[in-house]
Amino acid sequence: MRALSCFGHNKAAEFDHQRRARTDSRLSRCCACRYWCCTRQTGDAVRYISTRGQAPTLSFEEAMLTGLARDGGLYLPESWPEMVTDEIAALAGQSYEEVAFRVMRPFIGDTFTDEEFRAIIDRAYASFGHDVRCPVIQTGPNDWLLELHHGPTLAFKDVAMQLIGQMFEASLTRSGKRVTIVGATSGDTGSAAIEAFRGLEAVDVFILYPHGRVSEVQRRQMTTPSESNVHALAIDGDFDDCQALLKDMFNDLDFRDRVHLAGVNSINWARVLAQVVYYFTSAVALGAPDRSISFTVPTGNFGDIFAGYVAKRMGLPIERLIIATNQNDILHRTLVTGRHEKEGVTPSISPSMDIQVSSNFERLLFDLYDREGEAVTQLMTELKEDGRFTLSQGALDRLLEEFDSGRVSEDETSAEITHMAKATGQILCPHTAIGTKIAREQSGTAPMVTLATAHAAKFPDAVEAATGIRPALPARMADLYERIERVTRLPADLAALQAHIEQHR
Ligand SMILES: Cc1ncc(COP(=O)(O)O)c(C=O)c1O
Ligand SMILES: N[C@@H](CCOP(=O)(O)O)C(=O)O
Repeated sequence: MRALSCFGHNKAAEFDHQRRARTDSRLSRCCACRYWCCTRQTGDAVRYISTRGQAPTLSFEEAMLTGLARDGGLYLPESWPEMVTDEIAALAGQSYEEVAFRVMRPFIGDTFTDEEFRAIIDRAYASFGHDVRCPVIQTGPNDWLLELHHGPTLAFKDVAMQLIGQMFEASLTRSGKRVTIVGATSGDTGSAAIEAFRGLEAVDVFILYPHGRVSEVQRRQMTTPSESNVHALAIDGDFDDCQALLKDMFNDLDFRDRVHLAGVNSINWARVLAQVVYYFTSAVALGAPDRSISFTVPTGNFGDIFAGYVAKRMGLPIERLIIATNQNDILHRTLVTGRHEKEGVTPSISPSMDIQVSSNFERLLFDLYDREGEAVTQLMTELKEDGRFTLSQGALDRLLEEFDSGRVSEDETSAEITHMAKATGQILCPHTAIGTKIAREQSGTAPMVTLATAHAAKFPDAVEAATGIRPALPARMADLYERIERVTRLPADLAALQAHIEQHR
């Protein structure tokens, strides 16, 4: 790793780095561009700052255990560690675990020794059902699928959640602390969190999911674990309601401190960090850093694609990052119009992406607005109060430099599952199919990798309707439909939810 470069590297003609340099002693001229930027040196521990600029700066361990910042913002590194070309080239041929260690090490500071961190990574991925953990499969002359569903709950969330489970356990065992994890899910985060934390002594885990709006497999994955520290809560509302309740709980500082609240949604920086790794493994497998790679990412809460943006900031040659949405298309509309405007959430056959308030978009806004917490606070207040905000022309230009986007309707999703089954023999989940359709429509010269975010067997009804094939669950889950379900139904009401959590933790 070399001295860190600025977050606006080569991009930020509108940025006022010189003004910042007068007030921040860590800023001086960047070694690689003409702007003023952070010049923290190799070996310094990365510190974490809030997107709203008013919360304390934290270490990696503190940020991981804290979840949402106390000013309502999201934590992210004060600057992006950079990997030089030789370091990226040296990842070729390494195991997933080794790449994970090298990519994530600069972010974790002294939270774990190298030995501890390696052991944590090894334990996290031992449960994966594929030797290379996240394999890349060719589906066309220039088209690839990055399979992220070989973890225990068959969705990409396992990649980060298995690691976080191990990191929480190591940290809590060391400190002797106990935490209450509360998570909001549109289906996959919840099952992955429950799988990662079930039976852990130092943790109670409460998962809020929208009643009637997740697939039956997703629901059963959350409601059938019998461990007493697992609490599945069916909320009368949509995913946005669940996520808003979660953020309200974090913003109630008395409650938060009383129950030792922790979060494992992509609110938690560690979640995003763990997802950066597979951009490196897949890009290097396809020839990076000697050539650039493009990625299409089925997107809901903007965590997975933000991880791609981080990989790019770290130096991975990514040509294009394409946001793929279903009919709940707030992100696609934002790129087209410059207006970020909520509409109601419409249930779809890709339920995990039925989201209109994309939490991690706030992390991107922070960079788009020159890391000014005040500007982000203003936009997020507008979103909460008026349901919309409009990007400045400069922010929109930068957004369009970094991302492309597309939207896929319900009928098109179904037709794409059918098409991919016939053309390639791949039976895709609806979320992945949204990605492959947009990838095909927007492909350019660079190899195009679509993130395969879940296994088709999690969404058997949609897949059977499109292909006539009902994808089977793996043998270890074959009795899922016979297991006893345990769930509490609650209104989307903060007081009722807090009372329930206080009583059952
Ligand atoms: C299967 C699947 N695909 C895609 C997504 C979108 O990922 P993100 O929320 O990180 O944008 C999710 C969850 O959000 C998911 O569960
Ligand atoms: N699609 C997600 C929604 C929550 O996203 P997260 O990345 O913030 O945990 C889900 O499946 O729950």
